Amino acid sequence: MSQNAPLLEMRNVTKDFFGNVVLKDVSFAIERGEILGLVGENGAGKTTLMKILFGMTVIHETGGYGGEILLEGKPVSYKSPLEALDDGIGMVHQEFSLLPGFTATENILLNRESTNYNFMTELFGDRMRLLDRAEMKKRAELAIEKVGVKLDENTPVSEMPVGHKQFTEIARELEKENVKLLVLDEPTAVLTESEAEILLKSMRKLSEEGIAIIFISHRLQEIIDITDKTLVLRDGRIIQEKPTDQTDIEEIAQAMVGREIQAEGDRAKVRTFDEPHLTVKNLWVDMPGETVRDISLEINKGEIFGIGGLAGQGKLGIPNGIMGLYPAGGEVFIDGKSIPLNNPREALDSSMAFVSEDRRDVGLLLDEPIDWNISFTGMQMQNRFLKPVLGGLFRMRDDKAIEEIANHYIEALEIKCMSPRQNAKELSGGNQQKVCLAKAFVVEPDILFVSEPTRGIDVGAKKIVLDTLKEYNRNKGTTIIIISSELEELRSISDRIAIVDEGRISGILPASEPSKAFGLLMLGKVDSKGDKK
Ligand SMILES: Nc1ncnc2c1ncn2[C@@H]1O[C@H](COP(=O)(O)OP(=O)(O)OP(=O)(O)O)[C@@H](O)[C@H]1O
Repeated sequence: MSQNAPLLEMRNVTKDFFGNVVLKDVSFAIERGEILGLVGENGAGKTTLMKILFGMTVIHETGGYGGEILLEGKPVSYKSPLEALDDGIGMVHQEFSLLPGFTATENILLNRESTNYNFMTELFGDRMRLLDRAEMKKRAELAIEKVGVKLDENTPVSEMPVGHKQFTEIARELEKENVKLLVLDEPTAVLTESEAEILLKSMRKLSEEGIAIIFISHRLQEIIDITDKTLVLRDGRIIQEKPTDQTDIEEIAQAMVGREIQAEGDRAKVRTFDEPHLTVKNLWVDMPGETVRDISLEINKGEIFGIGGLAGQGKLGIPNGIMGLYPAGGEVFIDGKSIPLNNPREALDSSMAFVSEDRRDVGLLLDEPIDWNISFTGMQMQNRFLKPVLGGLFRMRDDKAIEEIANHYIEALEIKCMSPRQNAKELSGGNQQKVCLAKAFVVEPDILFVSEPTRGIDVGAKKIVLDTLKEYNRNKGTTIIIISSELEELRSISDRIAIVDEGRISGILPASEPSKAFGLLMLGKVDSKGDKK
């Protein structure tokens, strides 16, 4: 170990997946206590670079990598993430790796539980040691405190809102002894702005304690606010490496996509509507971590209706309940006609579609190709992409039509892939999200629910997605209900926005109202008429 050497150095790292080169000659270093912002478009290679650092199986199974990694001046090449952990490198992945039935404490201390000595140990060895619950509780509390968040360590992960799962993952990494470097892959993508602020604060504290952090985020303001150095990857190459105080959002965004990006947030003109389309009365939904208690709403034909609120307050439960994915009660009407709840098929038959926030479990057939993912619901629900054979006696899959529709959306949404036949699981996170949107667009629903549509999507693609939704609404008259943690995103596209607080609507305002008015509603400080509670 050399004291003068950087904490971590990656030299000339190169990686290809079966001939498709995704990283070329990537070199950078990070010092103790430094926060490095790693940014790039969806599919630029950020996650792959981190997987190489960690020695993840997928890297070894796909032919390994080129280049060199040095930790404190010593060459390392981890065969598995466990070896990286032993060397004090922790990682919080984009997709959660918590055990749902276990509490926060159990997840944080998994495989590192405190045990008590007892006489059975003497006879039968270490396997007879008992868990020291009190000590475990103390350690978990301490780790949660380090993250700087209020979290009940006894709550099972399955009952937590998504933001709390994220905090639990981070606490788990911090509990490990000798953490020197923490890799956070889009940790704030699932958090609201105020929750993200808590996380950023604790990152600052960790860096002051000497822990280095590699921070991957598509929220460029966060990169500016928190990092010491910014590294921009484009198509697997480093395009820009600068101290963060010598760059700005525009320069980073341009370096990422290689062209000028228009400023975000050119607010849509707020329109008014008077034709009720979707009516929700006294809806309750039993979704873990997202309790919806009593929601009543009237959404108009052709409107873009935003739903916001802090994590766990119920905003995500609304579409999940209406679409029949979780037990629900109350009443839902489309054009005055009652729609049965707890029945996903009926929901789809009523011309509603849903792009879930949970793209891996609900949104995609991961082992199937892109074209099949995009066309499958249309084929199953609407007999599309089928052609008659034997004079109409049978219908067969129309592969040409499937390829055409897939190519159309690959182009329109700029889905980065090798071909429409590539499996969904091989796409980067943001590109998987775009496939989910394409899949919903194909069925041309009357009412489209989109939940966190730009989660994990880069700045350029974010604009494409929001513009596509807006255009779709304008051209087809589709009523769109968008649920998002990002208030500015809601304000840039919606006509009206409802804020959910403790499972109820705390107010509905035109999107043109100032952010502060929505902020107060989120905190439950005012009612819908603007009066203080
Ligand atoms: N197992 C795999 N097999 C084939 N190609 C892969 C595999 N994993 C990743 N890729 C490809 O490598 C490229 C880089 O993906 P990566 O996930 O590193 O991007 P990213 O920068 O992290 O994107 P995002 O911001 O969307 O998460 C993508 O083109 C992706 O399709």
